[in-house]
Amino acid sequence: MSLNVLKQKLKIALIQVAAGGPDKNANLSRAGSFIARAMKEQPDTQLVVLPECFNSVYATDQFRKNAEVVGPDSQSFQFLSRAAREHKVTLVGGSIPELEPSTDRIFNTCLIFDSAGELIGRHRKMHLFDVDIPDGITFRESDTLSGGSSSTTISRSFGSFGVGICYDIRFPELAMISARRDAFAMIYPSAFNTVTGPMHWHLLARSRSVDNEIYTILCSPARVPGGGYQAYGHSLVVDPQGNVIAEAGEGEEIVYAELDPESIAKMRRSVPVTTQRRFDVYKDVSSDAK
Ligand SMILES: NC(=O)CCC(=O)C(=O)O
Repeated sequence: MSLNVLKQKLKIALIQVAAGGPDKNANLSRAGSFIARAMKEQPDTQLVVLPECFNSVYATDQFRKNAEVVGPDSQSFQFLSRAAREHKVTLVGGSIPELEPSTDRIFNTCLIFDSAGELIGRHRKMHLFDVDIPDGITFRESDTLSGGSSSTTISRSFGSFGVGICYDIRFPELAMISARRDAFAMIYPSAFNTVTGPMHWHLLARSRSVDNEIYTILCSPARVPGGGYQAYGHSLVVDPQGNVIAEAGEGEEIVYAELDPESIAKMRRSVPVTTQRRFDVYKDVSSDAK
């Protein structure tokens, strides 16, 4: 695995916005104003990340109602493409409910745009959030969603990054696959909650970083007290050593960070697990990985 997976220092912004209400126009407009604010406060930002389900309510009985057929005619596609183009940034567009008309299935989908507003990637959440925690939370995305079936690694001039959505972070294989494709980071638009957030949010992010000696980036919606699903907040960036280098609170906030190639190189020089793997003993975890 290369030491030079990130080609330059990279400034990023995570948009922790309260944009999961029932009015899609209002959600898009609020997200747009936060992106504009981020670009004003940190004009040399090159990568912006939005949260999971940022354009509509995160609830199993709402996904179909809000689903869009992804393409240049869809409202959220147009919004994301325009924002990326206008601000000349790579935009990891959170996630939106997507309708696949040929199968009538709904996916939880992240669209990624380049700085010219062109769609350069689409990740469909692979692992659906189906949990039943006594006295905690019961949620079954699979009641209305289907899972995607491929991992996503996006290649840019500054380097490559992997994309997963929220619950995908619990499955380390996805991060490994992208890391073995020389990704410098895993980016997860997410919406943990007030039960599993305190349990595992930081632990999972730090684990994915340390496993692979990469950056891990989680972007959550802001918490809206009294609303339905209570998002955890705490959007954060973890460095390749496993340190949290930037973190939001629970409310609306923009998290800024600068990623440094030397941080990856230093970690890999010091603790070279990326070159010490024993594939002669354990076969690679996935034929999808390098
Ligand atoms: N939206 C989600 O996938 C939530 C995942 C979550 O909270 C978890 O604990 O995992």
